[in-house]
Amino acid sequence: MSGNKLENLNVASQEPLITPEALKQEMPLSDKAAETVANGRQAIYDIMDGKDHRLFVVIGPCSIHDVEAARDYAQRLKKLADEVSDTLLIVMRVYFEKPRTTVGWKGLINDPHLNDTFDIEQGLHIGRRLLLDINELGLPAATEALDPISPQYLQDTIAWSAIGARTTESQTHREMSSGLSMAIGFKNGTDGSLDVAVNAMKSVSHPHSFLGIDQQGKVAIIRTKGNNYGHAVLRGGGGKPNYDSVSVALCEQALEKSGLRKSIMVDCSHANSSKDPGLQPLVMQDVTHQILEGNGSIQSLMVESNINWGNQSIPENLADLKYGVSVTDACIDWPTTEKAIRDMRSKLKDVLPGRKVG
Ligand SMILES: O=C[C@H](O)[C@H](O)COP(=O)(O)O
Ligand SMILES: C=C(OP(=O)(O)O)C(=O)O
Repeated sequence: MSGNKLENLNVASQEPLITPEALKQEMPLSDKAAETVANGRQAIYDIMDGKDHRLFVVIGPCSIHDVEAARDYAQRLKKLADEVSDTLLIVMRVYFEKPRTTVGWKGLINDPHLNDTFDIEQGLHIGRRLLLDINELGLPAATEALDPISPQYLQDTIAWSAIGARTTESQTHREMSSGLSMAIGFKNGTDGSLDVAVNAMKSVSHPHSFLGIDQQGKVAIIRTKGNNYGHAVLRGGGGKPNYDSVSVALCEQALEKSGLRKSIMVDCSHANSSKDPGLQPLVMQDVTHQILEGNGSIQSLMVESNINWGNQSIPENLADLKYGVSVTDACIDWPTTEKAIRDMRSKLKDVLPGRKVG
């Protein structure tokens, strides 16, 4: 039996894609955008190293499906970011890759037309254009690194990355993170287990060698140096939240026991709010209170916010999509976002400069 009868039996087709180098030549980073990325990354490093007293807040839509609405959101967020910048470093959630529990729309890169045509080439172009525009505004961007190849196309535009609850335990994602050029947050598992995030942080601080692609799209051995800016993200799980002071203290103990950086992000959404957006501001208030009471390990937050409240299913007729409403997890709306961020800033602005972290 010849070899070609034994492989690719479940593969329908394969199409070559633009190389990372060619995409970047078509859409280079401007000086202004590059400065936003570099400054955003450095500010996050400084916060994690205790050299910058602020908290960083990764905030924005659960996923981007409409780039015009995302630009509208980014402009609003930039104004708010400037207003609160003495206390909070605002980084926009620009999530293009969605990990699904089973199946569902997997994000703008995978299916930019939201109609199962999976025009990934177009998705990469649309995604990179939006990231360039957001950075041009002077607003740093955050994303989830889900696909192990896409960072070669987009990584130069990103100031902070997440590894999601469904992939924190994956060796592929740990290897990739060890070579990424920014701080990386590792979510606890969907069952609430913290061990997977702690083990991920241990793993990524080491060098790894693995299969990947280079800028010319050739298969390559990627040899990394290790990433010392991994941190834990508490997102709740197993039906329970874990943003409360006892869960945070248990996380601190686990990090300390493993000799890891005591830097925690609280994800106010997902299982910390039972996916009820109305609970996110309450989590923000609770975290603020913990910091006022002397917590020194919570250095960042994640919030799922959009122009309008809630979420919607992707309709058959895309003209029926409601403007500025998430097509994945439900989000808080813009007025609620402004209020929650301003409240947090006003409560913390005189406290953070004298805060002891670590
Ligand atoms: O953040 C988004 C979702 O929680 C994640 O992608 C899982 O979504 P699903 O359970 O609807 O597939
Ligand atoms: C998918 C996400 O979160 P989690 O991995 O915590 O479910 C997300 O932040 O979009």
